[in-house]
Amino acid sequence: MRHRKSTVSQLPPFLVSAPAKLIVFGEHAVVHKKASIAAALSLRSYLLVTPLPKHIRTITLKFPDIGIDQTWNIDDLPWDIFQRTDKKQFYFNSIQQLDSDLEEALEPHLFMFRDDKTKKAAKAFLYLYLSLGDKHSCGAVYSLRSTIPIGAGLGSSASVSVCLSTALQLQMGTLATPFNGMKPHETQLQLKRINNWAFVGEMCIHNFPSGVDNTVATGGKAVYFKRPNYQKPPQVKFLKNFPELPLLLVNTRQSRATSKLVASVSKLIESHEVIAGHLLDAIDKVSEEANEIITSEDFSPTQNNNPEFKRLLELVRINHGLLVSLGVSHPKLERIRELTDIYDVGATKLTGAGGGGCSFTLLKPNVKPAQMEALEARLAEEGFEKYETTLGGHGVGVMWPAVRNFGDGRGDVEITTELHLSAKGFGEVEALVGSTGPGWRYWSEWDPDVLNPLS
Ligand SMILES: Nc1ncnc2c1ncn2[C@@H]1O[C@H](COP(=O)(O)OP(=O)(O)O)[C@@H](O)[C@H]1O
Ligand SMILES: C[C@@](O)(CCOP(=O)(O)O)CC(=O)O
Repeated sequence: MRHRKSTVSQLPPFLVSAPAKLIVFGEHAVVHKKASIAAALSLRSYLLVTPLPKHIRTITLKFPDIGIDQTWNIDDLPWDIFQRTDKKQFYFNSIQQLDSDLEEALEPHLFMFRDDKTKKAAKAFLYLYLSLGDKHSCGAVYSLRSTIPIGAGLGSSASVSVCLSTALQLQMGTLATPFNGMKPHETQLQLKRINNWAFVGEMCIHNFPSGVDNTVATGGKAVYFKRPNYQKPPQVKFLKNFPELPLLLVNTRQSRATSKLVASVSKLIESHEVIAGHLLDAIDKVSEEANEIITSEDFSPTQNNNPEFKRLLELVRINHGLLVSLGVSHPKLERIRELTDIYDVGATKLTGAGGGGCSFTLLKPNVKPAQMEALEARLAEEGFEKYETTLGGHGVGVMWPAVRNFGDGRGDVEITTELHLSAKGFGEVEALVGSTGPGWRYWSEWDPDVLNPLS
């Protein structure tokens, strides 16, 4: 009897999305067990998963932002070692370090990638695909569009890692899409599993991440985050009443890689142990005090002459100075800081790994529109890019199936790989799949009252 090939996809195409983040206080120090505060941004990545008919045994990664268009035969992947009983990891495991044997087994499947950017993104995908799936996993096309600048300190890698972790766990059936009436405990457990595997993706891209970026990209809104012991889960407080801080976010357009800057700080700590230790302790104190201010009941970021807000401005300035001492600023970041001082709009610090990337300015309440306009014109003139974004939004979300009604008479439109890839620029990506439109469901925020999802 002839075997009839199935042409039916197991799952419908679906989309997942996760936000960028802004580290308000504590970058770098957080890698070295100190406190940090970070919030989700409204810039996001969108990963479309298009499952293939059962007889097509390939997976394809289309990451046009960094030029990846790569297909692998599922049956050629190193399943044997990933499935070996002494190596096998499960979706419910929380992994604190990559397995070097598994990393080595992936090498022959990554030879086509000539630079770190593409190789690490593809490695994160394969490491998660082989860990979470099995050799009978179905074929699919994974296409990614993002409105987050890459390598600019806004956590693009964490956002991608959260998308990969979520998409693969949904595909493997170990996560349910959020629904009305999902028990809070179940929601938190699912967020925890998404976050655990996103951390694995981050380790593939960053080498030594603290975990703050993926934690914010998973649960959204804002967190206080500290990891005093890498063998244990981090301390995370979810800042439910995080205020809408008035800020200016500016990109130097100077690209850099987080992994290199994190390594440079570790080197400085090795050669100036005591002094660098004091710098990190000082950053810890800054984050702790900022946390107290931000979470205090009478804090107001818009009230003129609010003494607590004045103190917060000073903490931003101090934190930047300490990061300069750690050697992670850049002349372009210093130029933005200088201009924001000249125009007297507030306090500026670098955000993320530094070495380029973005700065943010906490704006004083009494800044006049004309003052801002003059500054913004000057920044644009000097080649800097300003982002319109808001703080404290949603974490990871899903659109299942990837079908949208645009209200333009076309009825339900399926988001195909071709459509997803054809969107030009951030504006078209947002218009096509943006999280402000209909169809998205979120696992909601971390909820410390239900359980500490990271414990
Ligand atoms: N849109 C994207 N498509 C594919 N890979 C991405 C994308 N955004 C980020 N990445 C991955 O994350 C890396 C950037 O991470 P990193 O240097 O930590 O900067 P960031 O501060 O933006 O997180 C890229 O080199 C790439 O491997
Ligand atoms: C420098 C660091 O504190 C933040 C890095 O942020 P980003 O990758 O530059 O977005 C590293 C980390 O926390 O893993």
